[in-house]
Amino acid sequence: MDTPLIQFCNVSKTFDTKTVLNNINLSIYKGEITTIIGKSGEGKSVLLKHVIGLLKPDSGTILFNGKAFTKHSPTEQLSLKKKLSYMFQDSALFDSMTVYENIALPLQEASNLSKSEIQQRVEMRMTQLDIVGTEHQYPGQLSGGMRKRVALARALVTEPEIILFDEPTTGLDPIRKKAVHQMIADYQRKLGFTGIIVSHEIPEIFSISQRVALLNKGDIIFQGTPEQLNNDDNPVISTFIHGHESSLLNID
Ligand SMILES: Nc1ncnc2c1ncn2[C@@H]1O[C@H](COP(=O)(O)OP(=O)(O)OP(=O)(O)O)[C@@H](O)[C@H]1O
Repeated sequence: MDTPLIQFCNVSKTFDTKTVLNNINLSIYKGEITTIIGKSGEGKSVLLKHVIGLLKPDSGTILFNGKAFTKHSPTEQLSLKKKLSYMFQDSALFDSMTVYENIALPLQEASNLSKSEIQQRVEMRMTQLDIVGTEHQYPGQLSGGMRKRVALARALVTEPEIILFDEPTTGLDPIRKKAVHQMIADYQRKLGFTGIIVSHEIPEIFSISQRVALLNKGDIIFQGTPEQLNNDDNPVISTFIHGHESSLLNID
């Protein structure tokens, strides 16, 4: 197999006395969507934050194209940073900026596009995410689901090569959930970006994931395709997967 685009090698992270990541190894391959699943509070967001450098491991290394980030030349580091985009769980929009300004910001900061080209790109994303009409509103005036879609539009607007999504559909209604999954899958087919998605949407998220990793008690206890996950006979895995399915059935 190719060298992973991103690779966690024996990464550990402890907060006070709580070990969240315990010597984990995880490979993310170029052009694939890898979904991280696991119970609440297991450390999925902590794992994503290590990819973007918001958190540093206590021990272990995270490799990009086979090399630790700091071992890349300054030009390579800058280029890697430019390729990466992320959408936080709480959306992290700027409250003092309008929806339009929030979505346009990454393009204004990182591209040489003209004002009208930026407008065109922003409008396209707003249409795809069904938020046209909110341009002049502020995040505080929107529902949680709408804020989520604004954050998604902002994460996609630069057409990045690596995108991290922390629970992109939590809080959305079922129709919009499906639409967001569909949009991520369509966009990935079109541009072939590498995605890491943290999600509780089991089993729906599997239809747009090439690989799945299950984080359990500080360890990645499974990584492989959704089919391999379904066929795995580890009782911890099947209890987790089927527990999710039955809780979905209860909700419906
Ligand atoms: N900066 C931090 N300082 C101290 N503890 C932290 C910090 N960030 C995360 N934690 C702790 O690490 C653990 C894992 O948190 P994390 O948000 O990664 O879980 P998660 O798997 O993403 O959960 P959920 O599915 O509910 O979003 C939690 O106990 C959390 O309180």
